Formats: sequence, C-alpha cells, structure tokens
Amino acid sequence: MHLLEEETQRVLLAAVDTGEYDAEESMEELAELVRSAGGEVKAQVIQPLPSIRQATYLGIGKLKEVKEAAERLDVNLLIFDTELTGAQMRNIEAETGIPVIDRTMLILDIFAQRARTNEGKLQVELAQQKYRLPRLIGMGQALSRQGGGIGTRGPGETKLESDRRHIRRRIESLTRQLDELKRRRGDLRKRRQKSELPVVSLVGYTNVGKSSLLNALTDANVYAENQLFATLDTTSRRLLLPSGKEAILTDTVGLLSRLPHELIEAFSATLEEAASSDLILHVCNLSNPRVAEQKEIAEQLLCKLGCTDIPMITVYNQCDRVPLSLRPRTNDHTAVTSALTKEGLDDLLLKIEQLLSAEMQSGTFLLPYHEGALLSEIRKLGRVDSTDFEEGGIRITASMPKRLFAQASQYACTDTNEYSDLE
Ligand SMILES: Nc1nc2c(ncn2[C@@H]2O[C@H](COP(=O)(O)OP(=O)(O)OP(=O)(O)O)[C@@H](O)[C@H]2O)c(=O)[nH]1
Ligand SMILES: [Mg+2]
Repeated sequence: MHLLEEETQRVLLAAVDTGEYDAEESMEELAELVRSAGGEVKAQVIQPLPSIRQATYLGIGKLKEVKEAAERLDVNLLIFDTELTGAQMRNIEAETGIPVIDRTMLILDIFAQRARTNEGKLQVELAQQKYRLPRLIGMGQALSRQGGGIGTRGPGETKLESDRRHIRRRIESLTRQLDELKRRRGDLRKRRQKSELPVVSLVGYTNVGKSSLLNALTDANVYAENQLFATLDTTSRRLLLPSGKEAILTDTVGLLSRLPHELIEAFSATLEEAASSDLILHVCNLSNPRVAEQKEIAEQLLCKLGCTDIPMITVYNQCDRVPLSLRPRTNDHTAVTSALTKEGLDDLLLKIEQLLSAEMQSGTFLLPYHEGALLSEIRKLGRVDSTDFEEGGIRITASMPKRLFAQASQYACTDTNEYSDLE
C-alpha cells in the first residue's frame, strides 16, 4: 500500500469505547479533523470493551472485521482515535496490511500543514520528533515515508539507532531555537506592556471565528477559514476602543478536546500570551449544536493554562446563523456577535472597555531607599505615574491590573485607591 500525495486518503476510523469519555463524540470530531486534512471518511468502527487490548488496541476479531471492511471500501489509511504505542501500530499494520496512524499524528499533521511562521513550524516539528522518538520501532508503513498524505509529513525513517541519535540531536536543536524565540517574544511582550496598552486575547475552540473577529474588530487581514486549526500563530493588532483609547487584540491557536499533550506543551508558549493578557474573550460558535460541550472543554483548558484569575467575556459568535429567539441574554460578561454581519461588535467593544477599566487599580507604594531596586519590579507589573523622593524613601504612584496589585504590594507598603479609568 502506498500513500501517494495526489491520492485522496480513504480513511477508516476506529475506536474503543471503555466509557472513559464520549467515544462517539470524539469520533465525530476525529472525522471532522480528517475532512479538515483533506481525507475522506469511508467508515467508522467503535468497539465497546471494558479495557483496550494491549497488543492490538481493538480485539482481534474486530480487527479482522476492520480489515474486511477496509478492503471492501478500498480504504488506504486506518486512523485510531487514541494515542497508540509503536508496538500497537506495528501489530495492527501486520494484521491488516494497511498503514495506521493515530489521533495525535493526525493533529500533528494538520498542524504541520498549517504552520506559517518559523516559530509555529519549529513547535510542530518538535512535537512530531518527541512523538516519534519512543515509537521508532513500531513505525511502519505510514511513518516510514517522506512527505505525502496524512500523517506522513516529517522526516523519514532510516536505521534505528542512528535515527534515534539524530532525533535526539534535532530535539535539542529545536528546543534551543525555540527558547531563543521565546526569549525574544518575552522581550516583545515587555515592550508592548511598556507601551502601556492592555492586552486582550481571543481564545476558544477551533473554528469558532476567533480570527474572523480579529479581522472584523481591527480591519486586520488574518487567515480565517472553515477548517480546524486555521490559526497556529499568534497575531496581534491594535484595537480601537469606543472612548478612543487603544488595546492590543491577540488571536490564538484554537482548542480541542483531548488535545495531545505534545501539542499543549508545544503551543503553551503561544498560549502563554493568553495567560498574560488583561482580558480574555472566550469565543464560542453559537450555531454549533455542541457549543455547550466546546465551551466547557475550552474553559477546562484555560484553567490548566492558568487563566482563571483573568477577567473574561464569553462571546457567542456566529449569531447570524441563529434565530433571535434562541440567542442567549447578555450581561457584562457575555456578548452575542457576528463577525460576518458585524452585529454586536459595538456592544462587545463597550464591554471590553468597561472591564479593562474596572480591572485597573492605582495606588501609592512607599519604597525605603535601600529597596530602591524594587522599583524596576513594580515597573514590570504596571505603569508608574510618578516617583517622588522624600525622606527615607521613594513614593511611587502606579496603576496596574487588580490581579497584579497584590504582587506589587509585596515589594512595598501601599496606600491604595481604586480608580475606574484607564488613564
Ligand atoms: N456565518 C458566520 N460565519 C462565521 C462567523 N465567524 C466566523 N465564521 C466562519 O467560520 C469559519 C471559521 O472562522 P475562523 O475565524 O477561521 O475561526 P477560528 O476560531 O479562528 O478557527 P481556528 O483558527 O481554526 O481555530 C470561517 O469559515 C468563517 O468565515 C460569523 O459570525 N458568522
Ligand atoms: Mg483562527
């Protein structure tokens, strides 16, 4: 069996349902991912089992059925809705004679297709190499080829040991390059913080309309497409608020249920942007029947990323596809929008401004002279409006997001007063 680049992938999807998660829903998402990668789903098989079969994942009888169905439907790729070990891949391939990949490889492959920037490409390759290293022995037909077809982008296989060495070296080199880029991005973020504009990030499930909202809100021209993971790179634009003040609006990579840990790790750098923002716009697709589950999955991931203490607006986007009577009521923390018709965008902008203002707090800090160096720490957290030298110390007035205030108070005595203006 050959995976030719020009040939459409005719795919059979297989999963075991142990009751651990909703297997059917996960399978549906997998099918969506396959279509998104340009493949055609010919059949889906879910086997209920108390636990997976260690050697072949599915039971042997089921695997025979899979083989027969695959031959009948002219399937040329099996995709398992899980993360397989190298041995499992090898065994399944031996049993069926058809190349096998798993959910993680498929997602990595889509990411490889979509990565645009140097950093995005390095992150995907790092995740791919880390995934491959422990699986070299089992990697069979699907992985041993260079380029072409789902799950095969990435380096091809040579001799095992030298290959391992090669991969380890490559991982080291990629890590170094990424660290350097991360450092530079950190500098950039600091400079942006210095520019004193609050940062607002768009986060949410994949394909809900984050990039479209960025475009609609800022007249940017970011790639938005009806496919999963259209965006892999962080893009930031200036956002003009109703009062004439400005903020930075940042687009992020879409989230997904059961996102492989290699990828969470790889993209944590990109998502750190969200974790260090002043306000999160959690975008949902109101017209998707699975909107409630997607919202929950995204919220869980945001929690993992340490975003719980950042104020958030839930943005129900794509409202143009939902009748008026079925749209949710809004409040200060929810908005209903359409990136297409621009409905609700003015309301969203007002809420962004309102929350950003409410989030700022100003106060006076008293630093004794011998602690004067801590002034630079306070500068990192917010904007220093004045510094007055007086007897025994420095009196600083500064403003910063409320959540950073406690941190600043550790450095100095405070004398606080809140104010509800960004200026
Ligand atoms: N009808 C309608 N379609 C929309 C709206 N917003 C986005 N879309 C469409 O939904 C699809 C996904 O939009 P994107 O902006 O790429 O979504 P995203 O959240 O950035 O997706 P990823 O980057 O893949 O995570 C595109 O086909 C958009 O044209 C909307 O408000 N109404
Ligand atoms: Mg996008």
